[in-house]
Amino acid sequence: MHDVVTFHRVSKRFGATVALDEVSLSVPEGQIAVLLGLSGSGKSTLLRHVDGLQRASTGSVSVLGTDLATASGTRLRALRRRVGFVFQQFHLVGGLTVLENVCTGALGGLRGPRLGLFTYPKRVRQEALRHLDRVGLTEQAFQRADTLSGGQQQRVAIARALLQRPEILLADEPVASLDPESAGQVMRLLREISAERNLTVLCSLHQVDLALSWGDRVIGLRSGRVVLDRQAAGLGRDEAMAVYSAVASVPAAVA
Ligand SMILES: Nc1ncnc2c1ncn2[C@@H]1O[C@H](COP(=O)(O)OP(=O)(O)OP(=O)(O)O)[C@@H](O)[C@H]1O
Repeated sequence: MHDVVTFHRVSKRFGATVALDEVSLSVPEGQIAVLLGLSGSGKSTLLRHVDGLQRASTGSVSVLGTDLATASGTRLRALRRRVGFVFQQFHLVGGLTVLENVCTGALGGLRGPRLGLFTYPKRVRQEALRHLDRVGLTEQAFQRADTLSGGQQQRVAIARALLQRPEILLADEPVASLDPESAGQVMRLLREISAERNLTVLCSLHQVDLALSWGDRVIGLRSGRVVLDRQAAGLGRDEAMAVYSAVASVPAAVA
């Protein structure tokens, strides 16, 4: 398995704030890497460096073979089409149908604006329906997106991201606004989709139990630093608590 994301001594400063501090890590193809950390630890900043939404102050980021520091605007746009993003707040258009929301995932590869479902090519609509089926929402396809529950809306957002045919999926606290049951369903879905497509997933979370249950690997961040980086499988309760301590309070100790 080759690495699809590599950070080498990446630091990011916003004025006096150090959001990322000498972060080095590599993520191999197909892995689910969970970024675990408290609010403000740098999780979102790290994710935004993967698709070039933010640029490192120092250090280098390479994604799918592209060095982001030297990539042209065209190259960066092409790269972004290969990287999907889902967010805590789903970012659906509430007044549009579920199916139309999914279709918007194809916009990066189409020319011109699309107003209305039937302005999308048939192949796009068919593919969108297949992804809706995969996330278990076929019956809701023609419902307004804002009539769905939070968990359902996040599944729509995942279907929309899949329409991009991403090689990497970034998920920024995808379950933070969901109840525990819906959170588990969304994390299970991400895991299944990753396995089916060999899709690499970088997912930020606050919850240790979800990180251990659904991640292949847990990367703990505190004050922009990687304070823990290890496989999730086989971690016992005591070790799980150590994971939590590492990101929450105890002085830095890289496992
Ligand atoms: N655009 C920005 N301008 C100034 N400071 C920023 C900016 N983006 C992030 N920061 C700061 O960088 C630090 C890391 O923020 P980041 O959003 O990456 O943390 P996080 O772990 O994702 O937090 P949360 O869990 O609350 O989303 C914080 O101190 C934040 O205030």
